[in-house]
Amino acid sequence: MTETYLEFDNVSKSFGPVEVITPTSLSIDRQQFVVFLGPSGCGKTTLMRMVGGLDTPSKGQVRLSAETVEEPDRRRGMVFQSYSSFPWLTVEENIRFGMKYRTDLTAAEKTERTHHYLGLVGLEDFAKSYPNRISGGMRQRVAIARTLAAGSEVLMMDEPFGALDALTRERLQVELRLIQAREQKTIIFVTHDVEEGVFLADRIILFSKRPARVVADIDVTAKLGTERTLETRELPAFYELRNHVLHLIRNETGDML
Ligand SMILES: Nc1ncnc2c1ncn2[C@@H]1O[C@H](COP(=O)(O)OP(=O)(O)OP(=O)(O)O)[C@@H](O)[C@H]1O
Repeated sequence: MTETYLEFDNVSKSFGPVEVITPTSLSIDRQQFVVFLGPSGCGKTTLMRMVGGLDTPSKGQVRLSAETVEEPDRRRGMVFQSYSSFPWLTVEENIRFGMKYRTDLTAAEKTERTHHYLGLVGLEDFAKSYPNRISGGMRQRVAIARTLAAGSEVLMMDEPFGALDALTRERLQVELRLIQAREQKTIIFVTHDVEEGVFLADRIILFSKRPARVVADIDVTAKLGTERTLETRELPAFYELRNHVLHLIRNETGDML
């Protein structure tokens, strides 16, 4: 039996009188790439923030490895759409900053990890550059590397590629799948982009409009396998899945994304 790694147990959320999430239960396996899709304002980010310990459920519990999530912790890291690098630090220093509070690592280990993650995201040649001197795609690579360097087991990504041009976005999607496989991370990724969701996901959770409830839980890996390349988008199975999800959105979510 596979262990339930990340669990939403009857989680609901209201902000004052506004119900944002109806009681929701979900189990997410370790190293699964899960995409949250749903209409704007339905509560996807709120659910993700609960995993980060940045929001608390009104009722129910979020558990990671059977422990209730109560506050932020370096095992759960967020990557946002807006570029969150520190402009006064170089690329290398930004990545190292992710380990600032890690007392379990020596300075030499931090240096080694910084180089490892610089290499992983392909930024060795830009180690000494400042964020305003590199492209948007590179800045998102820095954010990913910093979150990984911090030691996050779960990455929560809130439309991280939303501001990038189409080609950069496609390349980063391929890289993110490779990084996930190599680093064996669990990822929760919020997007409005159906093709991006299908391309990246092992599993898509589709939510209704607010108050959010799960309207579909789609096993993407069963149709596309785990390896995703630039050619994946040309597969008939990719089109079928994309159309299936678009159809569900039109008919089930009661809204446009
Ligand atoms: N701290 C808060 N106080 C009050 N209302 C909030 C708060 N945070 C979120 N909301 C409301 O909860 C609802 C869900 O927000 P959330 O950001 O989770 O949606 P979302 O599905 O991620 O939306 P989008 O896709 O547009 O980013 C929205 O109507 C939002 O205004």
